[in-house]
Amino acid sequence: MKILVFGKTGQVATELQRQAKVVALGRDLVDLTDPSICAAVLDATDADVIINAAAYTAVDHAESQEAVATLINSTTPRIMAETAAIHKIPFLHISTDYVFDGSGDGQWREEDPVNPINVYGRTKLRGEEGVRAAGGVHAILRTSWVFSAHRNNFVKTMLRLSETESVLNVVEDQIGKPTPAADIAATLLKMAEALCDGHPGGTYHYAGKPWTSWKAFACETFAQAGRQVEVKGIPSSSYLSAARRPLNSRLDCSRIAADFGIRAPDWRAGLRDVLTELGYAK
Ligand SMILES: NC(=O)C1=CN([C@@H]2O[C@H](COP(=O)(O)OP(=O)(O)OC[C@H]3O[C@@H](n4cnc5c(N)ncnc54)[C@H](OP(=O)(O)O)[C@@H]3O)[C@@H](O)[C@H]2O)C=CC1
Ligand SMILES: Cc1cn([C@H]2C[C@H](O)[C@@H](COP(=O)(O)OP(=O)(O)O[C@H]3O[C@@H](C)C(=O)[C@@H](O)[C@H]3O)O2)c(=O)[nH]c1=O
Ligand SMILES: [Mg+2]
Repeated sequence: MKILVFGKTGQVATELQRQAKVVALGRDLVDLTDPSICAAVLDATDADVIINAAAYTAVDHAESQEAVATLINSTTPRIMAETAAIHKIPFLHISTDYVFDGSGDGQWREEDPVNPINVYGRTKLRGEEGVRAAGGVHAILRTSWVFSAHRNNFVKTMLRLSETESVLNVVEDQIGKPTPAADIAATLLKMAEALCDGHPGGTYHYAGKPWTSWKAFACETFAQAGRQVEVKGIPSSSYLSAARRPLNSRLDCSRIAADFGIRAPDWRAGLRDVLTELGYAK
């Protein structure tokens, strides 16, 4: 199975390259703000399956950069999916818990009503819609709170802040499911194989267990890393940021278990691996 990946340096793209022989296209070769380049690449490829692991992921910056976030997260994935459909190549795309508004106290199922509350979430939702409308064989994997030893993520931010601060204020009223990038990559590779073997695809939720809050995620990070930091829980209203974030973004992951036999990973085990890789092993 020849796999072509858009994205090279990102968290998920890095893990895909570690786990499989893939051709990964970085920004130097393919700038996602130019959808026509992506179409040209797909016109020329001999790949059996395409995975789009690149996106505009800076949630706060997106609020003031809607045009570029729209190109990268909405327009380009649609063009990729349309071109893949023309060539009958299965297309896998990654989306986010931030397509939901975070209301209520249930876990979000794939068919639940979407209602993003920030620009990033809106651009990712448009991307999903474009991929579905393209009409080809595709899978959309919605995940959440991704972390790894690479790039920017909450775990690395907490560790960095703990170098200089002894007390950290972290929001306690937003709950969700941290997900190791390595597990997302493994899941995408399984799904890619299934799609190549005739699975019809669709939209699936995949995130770690158990659900937690950002505050408790920070506490577990420091406990595992052996760092002495006081973490104070604060309400979202006390944390000033450009973008609003959903309060309850827990994804229900039963569909992917039923259809693919893929179980939610325990993110605390993934965290141990990431901390080991970062040199924090206890
Ligand atoms: N991070 C998270 O918490 C979550 C992420 N997701 C989704 O998962 C997917 C993977 O995310 P993740 O691995 O965390 O992403 P990262 O933020 O780690 O990496 C983003 C990737 O996109 C690339 N990229 C951004 N802009 C461009 C551009 N104009 N041209 C070419 N490449 C570009 C980056 O390249 P470069 O290094 O050159 O900037 C980088 O490789 C995305 O679809 C994201 O929306 C879903 C839920 C949670
Ligand atoms: C740094 C910091 C953050 N926070 C809060 C802000 C926010 O509510 C939460 C997490 O911060 P982040 O900046 O990592 O959050 P954010 O970038 O919004 O993370 C999201 O990224 C996108 C790409 C997704 O798709 C989502 O699933 C989710 O992972 O922690 C604190 O309360 N204290 C702090 O010191
Ligand atoms: Mg972020």
